[in-house]
Amino acid sequence: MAEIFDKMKMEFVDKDESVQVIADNIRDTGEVPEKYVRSEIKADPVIVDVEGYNLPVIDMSRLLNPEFSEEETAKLGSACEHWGFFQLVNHGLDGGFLQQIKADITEFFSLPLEEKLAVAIPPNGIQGFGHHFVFSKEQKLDWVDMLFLATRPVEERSLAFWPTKPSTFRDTLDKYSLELANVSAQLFKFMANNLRVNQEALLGTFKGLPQSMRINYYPPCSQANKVLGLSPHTDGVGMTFLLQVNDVEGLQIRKDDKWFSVEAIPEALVVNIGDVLEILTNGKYKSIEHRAVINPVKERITIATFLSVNLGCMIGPLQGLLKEGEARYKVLDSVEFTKGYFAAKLEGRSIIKLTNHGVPDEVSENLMNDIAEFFRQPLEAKKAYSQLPNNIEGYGQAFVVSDNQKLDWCDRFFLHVRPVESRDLRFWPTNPASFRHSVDVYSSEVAKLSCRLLEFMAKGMGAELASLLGIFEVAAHLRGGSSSASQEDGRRTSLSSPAETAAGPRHKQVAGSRLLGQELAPCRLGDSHLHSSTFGRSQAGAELEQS
Ligand SMILES: O=C(O)CCC(=O)C(=O)O
Ligand SMILES: [Fe+2]
Repeated sequence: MAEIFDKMKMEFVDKDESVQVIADNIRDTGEVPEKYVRSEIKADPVIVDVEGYNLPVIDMSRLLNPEFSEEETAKLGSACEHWGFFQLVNHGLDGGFLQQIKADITEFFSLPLEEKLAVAIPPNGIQGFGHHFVFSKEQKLDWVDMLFLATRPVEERSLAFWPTKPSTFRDTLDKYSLELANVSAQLFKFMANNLRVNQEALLGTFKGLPQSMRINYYPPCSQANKVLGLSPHTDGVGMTFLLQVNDVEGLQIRKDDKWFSVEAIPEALVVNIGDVLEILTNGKYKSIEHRAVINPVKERITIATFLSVNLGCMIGPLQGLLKEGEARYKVLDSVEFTKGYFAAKLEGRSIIKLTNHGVPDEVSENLMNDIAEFFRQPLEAKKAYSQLPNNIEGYGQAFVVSDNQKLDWCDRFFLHVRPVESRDLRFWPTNPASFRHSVDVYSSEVAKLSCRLLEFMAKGMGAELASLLGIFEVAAHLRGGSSSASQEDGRRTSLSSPAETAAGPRHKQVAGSRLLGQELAPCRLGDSHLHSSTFGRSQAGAELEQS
């Protein structure tokens, strides 16, 4: 494991800055430095203790007991498929020993900063104590101090980064590392049984059980709702074991587009599937996005133990699992894979924030104003555009298919906007008077933008532009062709190249102007695509014609 890090030269900025020290300094004022303030967290809904949202609990003693093993293995498989996370209990780690490791780690973080800096991350290094994953002064930072160590194979440890204070630290960590290697080897066997693949095939990728640990210290913050302990990310490894050192909760996982808080069960290990296992299982097991939030008054400490791939191994879907469908992931060399993961640092998954995208502010603002005005009208006026039976378009509660269903706290308005021929004007409000025009203009701007983005994506993936456009039938959409395929239909296709999203990541800020600065021919659009616009030629249409 250490070897792989040596191959990755990485320079972190401000790596000696300690969040713990900042937290102490701002205790009275509560003024969080701007680079730690995260505006995005407010917008994210969180589920806490809602019925039906219980992280599965897997009992290792039942897995090992022939009488219950089959049943518990099925439960394990289901947890890996549907949650990507589970709580592991009766894992065999002795309660007294867990107390010891928790005490040692807590003691290390309570040392004065100078003493912790004895094991600081060196220039160009990745192991040690400090601020990890900081690549630029402009970057938003996580509210956490970390100690990162390669722990297995044993002969590759860099002991220089292993604290000697408290004096028991090294021995305790060594023992913990061995215990978890054993637990992971056992779990792999049960996973292989569940997947019906050869155990050797699965274990081969993790030969020698390469392992590293990230010990996270999250200081309390009175402005806890403004900071994030750990940005949304997936783990670029096989599997992760999280031990919550104190009973302060903070781990959240993304489920059904909401953040779900994970309970801190004393002595349980929270296990999650990493990107590598998702790829090996061809997507059957899920690597789920997660993040850590901060407690306003209490510190939180966790040890994440990562089980990584064996160096020199290729990462791709296991042959035994390809019978049912095609490979959904590319095969990658493990060094390239890990490099890609670290280089992309801890960022959210699959979401790209596009700035400088070229959609004029005025166009978005007009649309938002018109929509707000529409919703402000009395119910009777809005009902003139209500959904009709068996029709998804119009105003109303969307996606209600049964009387017993839990409902979203939201009224919706759904319209087919492209191809232009698919528009059903019965559902297009005439009040406010500019509504239809605003939707039309915005829709053509977004169509133009999607077309350009697909070009860049095709280039990035080395895919044929025509085949990519074909999947989304972009040409038809933009020309106003007769296809009824909607963009939603094409959303999940194998061309999304999950291997790349898994290895790399996630939630990047991309400036549209940067993309456009590359040498790519502008999107070729049909001549007459907006001539047939229901509302006559829009301004955007005129612009498109010139391109
Ligand atoms: O500390 C936590 O709750 C999460 C840690 C984690 O996700 C990680 O270290 O990768
Ligand atoms: Fe993680």
